[in-house]
Amino acid sequence: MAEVSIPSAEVLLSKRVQEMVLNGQDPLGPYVCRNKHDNVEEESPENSPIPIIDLGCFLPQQSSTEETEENLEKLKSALSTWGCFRAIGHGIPSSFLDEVRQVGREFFQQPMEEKNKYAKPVTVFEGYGADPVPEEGQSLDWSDRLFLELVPEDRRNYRLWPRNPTSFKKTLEEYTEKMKSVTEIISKSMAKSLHLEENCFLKQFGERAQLQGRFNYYTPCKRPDLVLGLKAHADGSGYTILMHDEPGLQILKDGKWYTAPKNPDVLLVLMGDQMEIMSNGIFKSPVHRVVSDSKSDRISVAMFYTPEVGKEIGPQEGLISEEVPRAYKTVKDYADFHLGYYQKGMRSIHAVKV
Ligand SMILES: O=C(O)CCC(=O)C(=O)O
Ligand SMILES: [Fe+2]
Repeated sequence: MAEVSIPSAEVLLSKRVQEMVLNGQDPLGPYVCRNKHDNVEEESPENSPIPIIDLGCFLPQQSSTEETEENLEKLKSALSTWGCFRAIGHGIPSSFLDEVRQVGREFFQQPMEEKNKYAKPVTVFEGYGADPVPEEGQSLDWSDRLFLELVPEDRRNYRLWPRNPTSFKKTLEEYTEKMKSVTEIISKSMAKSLHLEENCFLKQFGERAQLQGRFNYYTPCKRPDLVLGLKAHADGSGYTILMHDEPGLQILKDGKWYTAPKNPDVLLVLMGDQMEIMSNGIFKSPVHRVVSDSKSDRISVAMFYTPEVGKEIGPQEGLISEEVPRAYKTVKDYADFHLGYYQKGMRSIHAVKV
C-alpha cells in the first residue's frame, strides 16, 4: 500500500483548514493530538456549573446594596475557583451579539480568494490565517482565524479589516466600543471584590491598555475524537471576553473538562495569566480548549484585554502582607513571553512565580 506522506506543519499552516476540507483532505499527522480518554464531564446545558454573574448590579448608576455585595462575593468565588464566569446583564443587546457573530461567519463563508486579501504570513499574528508554526512535535489546531488589533485605535491596521461583508468594519468598531465599557465594569468589580481601590487594576492595565480581537472559525472535522479545534492553553492576556454560537469550548477544573453551554446572550469572561499575577494568585487563569465537531461549524469571537505595551504589572500591593507573601514577579509584555511557552505546549505562569 502506498504510504501517505504528511506535509510539514509549516506547509499545513500555509493552507486554511476550510480549504483542506473543501478539497476533501482528512485531518493529517500534526492535527492529531487528542487523548481519547480525557475526562469530560457531561452536563446538560441547563445544569452547567460554570458560574453566572449578573454585571447589571455593578453598573455605575447602580447604588451599592446588599445584593451588590453578594454579587461581588460570588464574583470573587467564581474567579478563584473556575477562573471564569458567564456574564449576563452586560447591557449588550442579543441582536447585536448576533450581528457580530454574523459578520464573522459571513467573512469565513466567502471564497478563499476574497479572504486571502487579508492573509498573513505564517510567522505573524495579525490578519487571516493560523497561529505561527509551533515547535517541533506540537499539534496544530483545526480552525482558521482572523486576528485584529483594536485598541488603542492608532494600532489598528485597517488594511487587514475585511471590506466584505460591508458592515464588518462598523460592527466591529461598535463592538469594540461596547467592550471598552464592559472591561471597565469588570476591572472595577474585580478590584472591589478583593476590597481594593476600584481603579487599581485599570491603572495597572494603563491608559493605552490593549484590546485585540480574534474571530475563530471551526470547520467540521471528520475525527473529533482525535483532533482539537484549539489545543489546551491558558490565555496570556489580562483577561478575555468570549462569545460563541455552537458549543465546543471546554474549561478544565479539578482534572475534568466542562463544556460552556450554547447561550448566545452570554459573554464568557476568562482570566488570563496577567490577572492571576495582578491578583497575587487569588484569581486563576483557567486552562481551556475547543473540541471539534463532525457536523456543525462554529464561530467564536475572543477579545483579549491586555496591559499597555511596555508597562510593568505585578501583584497588587494591597494583596501582599506578611501572612500572604508576593507570589509572582513583576512582568512586562508578558503576552510575548507567554507565546514562547505556548508554542512549546507549556504554561508560562510557572516561570514567573516567586
Ligand atoms: O473559540 C473559543 O471558544 C475559545 C477561543 C480561545 O480560547 C482563544 O481564542 O484563546
Ligand atoms: Fe483562549
